[in-house]
Amino acid sequence: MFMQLFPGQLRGDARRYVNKLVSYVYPYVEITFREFQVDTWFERSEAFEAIERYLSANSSKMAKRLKANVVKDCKSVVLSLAENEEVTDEFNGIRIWWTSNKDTPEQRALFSYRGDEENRFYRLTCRREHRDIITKDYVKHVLDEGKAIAVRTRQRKLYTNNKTEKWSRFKRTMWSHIIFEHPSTFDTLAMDPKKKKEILNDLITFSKSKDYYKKVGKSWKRGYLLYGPPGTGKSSMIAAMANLLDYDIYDLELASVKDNTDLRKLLIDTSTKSIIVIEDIDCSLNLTGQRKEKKEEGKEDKDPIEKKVEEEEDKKKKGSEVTLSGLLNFIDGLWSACGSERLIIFTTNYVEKLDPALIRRGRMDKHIEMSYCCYETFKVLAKNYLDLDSHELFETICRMLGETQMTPADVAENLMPKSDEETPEICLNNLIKSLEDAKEVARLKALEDAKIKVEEEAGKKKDEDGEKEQKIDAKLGDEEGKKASDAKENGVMLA
Ligand SMILES: Nc1ncnc2c1ncn2[C@@H]1O[C@H](COP(=O)(O)OP(=O)(O)OP(=O)(O)O)[C@@H](O)[C@H]1O
Ligand SMILES: [Mg+2]
Repeated sequence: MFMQLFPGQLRGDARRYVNKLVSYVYPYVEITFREFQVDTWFERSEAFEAIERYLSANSSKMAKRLKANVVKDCKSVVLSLAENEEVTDEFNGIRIWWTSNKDTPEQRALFSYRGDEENRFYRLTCRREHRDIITKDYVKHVLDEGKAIAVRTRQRKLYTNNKTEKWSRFKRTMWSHIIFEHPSTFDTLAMDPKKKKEILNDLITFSKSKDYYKKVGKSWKRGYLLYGPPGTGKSSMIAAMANLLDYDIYDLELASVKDNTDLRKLLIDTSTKSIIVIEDIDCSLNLTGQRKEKKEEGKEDKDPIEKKVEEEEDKKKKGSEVTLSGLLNFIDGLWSACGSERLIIFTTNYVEKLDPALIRRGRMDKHIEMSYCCYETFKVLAKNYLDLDSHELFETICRMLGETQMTPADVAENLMPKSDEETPEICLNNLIKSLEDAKEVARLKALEDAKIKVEEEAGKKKDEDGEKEQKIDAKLGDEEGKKASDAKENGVMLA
């Protein structure tokens, strides 16, 4: 009716006067808390989240229409108000009304930069005379309570980024998540106890150093580089770190990120108290590509097969245009300072392949080598898998581990009983047998390598000798030629 009565620009004026008139007689005050605010349109409003939790916990019993938000193992349901639902609350004898709603398309265009994306809000209504107490005390009470509930009911999540093309225009679906339930802890992680203690201390100190980071002017984040052969516990360590500090994990698949801008958006959309992981960073992208190209300029005589393989690889990686500089900025550029209490972890099997800029201190502050199983590592695995602190076979195993390289993953597999009949002793013997086999394989390989080397060297020597002989022949030929021509000249002279 309003629209029909006041067409065009008159509508704005009319609305203003009607609002004024209503405010004289309307005895209530309304406060709106939007999910996304105009000035922080990337970030979900913390107040909105806190209110959502507060209302779910306190007032959802009264509401008739609810939304089920999270269902964990089909056991527990977290409820929140459905759209247009109203509930009441009481504070120091004052009655407060809460409604839940979302912007209409018309309002969205006016109030949000987020275009078509839905912007929900909670609206608080109270009587005008209670305005002060509500804005000062009640709102604070709701926000504090909401945050406390979040801490109590927090379920850690494991996120992965969606392919950029699949980001919906209507919903924020940059990251998908599941509940994080990895059982790895620092107790079950097998590694040198001294090294483990050092990492533990580093992590705990980091998590308590909010003020220190502020004092030294650094954003509150820390980079870890985990490197070592496959199966040495890099992923297990990340899970143990998340379990220790109670952080979420964002497992970032770089190949699915279109370009540097999207990488930045993903970063902004991560929460605090989180670990951002890029696994196998050396395979994720051709991050050293730009520098290599420079070095190889003018090198035209490349093997054609090698060239083709490289082209194929490049084609595969073309899905993403993220560059090394984009990634460096992601780690410690200006944008990386938004949000805090974050660990950034890279894992790789080939640390030497990485660009030095990527892993310099300040970006990757701590470099942790995960290596083959040593005796200390074995002892932790024996305790975990067989509940053994000592055994007469330990000595043999200790000696053999010194002679052979075996990953903790392989040792663990050998220690695991495969049936009820397998006693700890049988498992230890299995391990000794595997170690013997591995030693024999390594010996044969070393022999083979040595043989190849000798053959190569012999071939090289043969080539060199051949070249030498050719040179001598050529020299002799030259000298004889010269002698002949000298003799000829002499003959001519004598004649
Ligand atoms: N140090 C370790 N402590 C305890 N368990 C380990 C350790 N290393 C490996 N394992 C066992 O081996 C399995 C593989 O380990 P994990 O996935 O952590 O290796 P990784 O280093 O991440 O390997 P990749 O480089 O292939 O990703 C795990 O399930 C774990 O049970
Ligand atoms: Mg791994």
